Amino acid sequence: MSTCLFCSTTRFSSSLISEPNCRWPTTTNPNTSRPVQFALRKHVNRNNSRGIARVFQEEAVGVLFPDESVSLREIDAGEGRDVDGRVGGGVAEAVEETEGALGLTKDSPPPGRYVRKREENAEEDRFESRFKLRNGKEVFEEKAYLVGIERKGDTMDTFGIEESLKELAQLADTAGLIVVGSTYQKLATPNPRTYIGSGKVAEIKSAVDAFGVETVIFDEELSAGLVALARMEYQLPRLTKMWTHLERQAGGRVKGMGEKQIEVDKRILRDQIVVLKKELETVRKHRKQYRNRRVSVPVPVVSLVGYTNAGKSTLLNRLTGAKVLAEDRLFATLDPTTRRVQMKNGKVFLLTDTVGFIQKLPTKLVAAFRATLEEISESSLLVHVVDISHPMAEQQIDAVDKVLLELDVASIPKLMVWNKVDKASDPLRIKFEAEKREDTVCISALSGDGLDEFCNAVQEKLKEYTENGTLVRAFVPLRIARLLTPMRQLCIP
Ligand SMILES: Nc1nc2c(ncn2[C@@H]2O[C@H](COP(=O)(O)OP(=O)(O)OP(=O)(O)O)[C@@H](O)[C@H]2O)c(=O)[nH]1
Ligand SMILES: [Mg+2]
Repeated sequence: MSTCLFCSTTRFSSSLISEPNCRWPTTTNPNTSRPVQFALRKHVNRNNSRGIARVFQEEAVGVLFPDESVSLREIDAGEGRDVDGRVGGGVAEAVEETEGALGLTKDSPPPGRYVRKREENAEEDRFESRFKLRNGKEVFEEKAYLVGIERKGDTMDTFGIEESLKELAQLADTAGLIVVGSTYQKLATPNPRTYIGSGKVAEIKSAVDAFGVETVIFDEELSAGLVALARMEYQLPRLTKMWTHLERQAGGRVKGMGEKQIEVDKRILRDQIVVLKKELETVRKHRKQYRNRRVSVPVPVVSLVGYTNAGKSTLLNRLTGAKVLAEDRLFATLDPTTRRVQMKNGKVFLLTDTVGFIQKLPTKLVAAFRATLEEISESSLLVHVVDISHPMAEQQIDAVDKVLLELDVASIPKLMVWNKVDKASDPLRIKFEAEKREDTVCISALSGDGLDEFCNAVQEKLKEYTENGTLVRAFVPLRIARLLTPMRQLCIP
């Protein structure tokens, strides 16, 4: 039996079907034998709403996914018409020739099936390969385009625009995005409607079209109104298009179905936000209960703070044998973790690893980090971990100090730790520099170099804390003398 592939859809005109992306022949020859009609399959991952949006976009340019498992039914040649009445039996000839060339017999399975199956599998593989693991979570890899903005005369921003964009690219990578390009603009005054100038908007639009960009990221905290406006302007026509087929399937009788679906989509988004907020609140409550329990056993708490990727988790792991995820990626840590550290002299303290800071930390994100921030504000000592090998180390220190200032934790003693000294171009000079400074220790969390000095410095600083606030005089009766050992462990003499 020869096979004819006939695209039948109520959604596309034949001009769409013959787009180069349509992967089957479209020449017509009505003299060939019976056509087979197949239904179109939406190639979607049901767990991924983005996937759905992507598919509908693709359909709009005529990328169709045949699926014989959905419907592969033989129909009469006369049936082979699309909605416009065109005969769609013509591709049989091309397929027949292929069969002849392959020497297939009447009973052989039609090669079209194999081709389609292979294409389907390849497409599925391509789609699946876009899911990447980030921080133990699977994220859908999207194409992103970055836009940097430098406000003329802005002296507050110590990071250069290119450095800032480089960091943004790392952040995008953490979020699972592939950066396909970037641009920047120096602005005297922002455009109230589009923020950047109209020429830049046009440039970004061309890049979006050329690279098939799915997400544009601004290296700025855009006002909520501006973002909402841009998103709605972008999504609304697409959302409407996405759902108009329902109206057509209903014979145009159900008016406004598209609009109803937009409402549904919005509600789903709102529900997702509510769920996320609840999860964050649970983390906060859990940490609070944990802190309350801790207060009843007053072990000093030392919090590791610092710029993202400075090596905080590596230090915690090194000192406590914990297995907190530490990797060369921004925001590897998202929840605070506390472990007990026993020093060589038997003294103990609790060490908390926190979420890293970053320049331009958006205020909304700060709210999401509340668990970390509350943890910091209730610490006995803050250890500021710095990646001293980083070319922007000084700017990163400033950025962290700025956040700490906002947190109003000036009264908590601080210890500065210059980490990754092994990676620095001149480690000896760095160590020499650190020695000259007060409250600064040089370490390599990776190799363990300087960790004894670090623990001694922590102990010294904790004395400061004890002297400042919680000096306790206690008379211990002989009958509970067994408590002296744990008390000595907890107290700084
Ligand atoms: N060479 C060298 N690399 C280090 C050192 N300490 C940490 N690193 C590396 O730096 C990268 C980041 O380390 P993390 O411990 O995840 O950094 P972090 O401060 O916890 O980062 P966030 O959780 O993202 O804030 C990892 O690849 C570590 O292996 C060090 O002393 N020397
Ligand atoms: Mg970390």
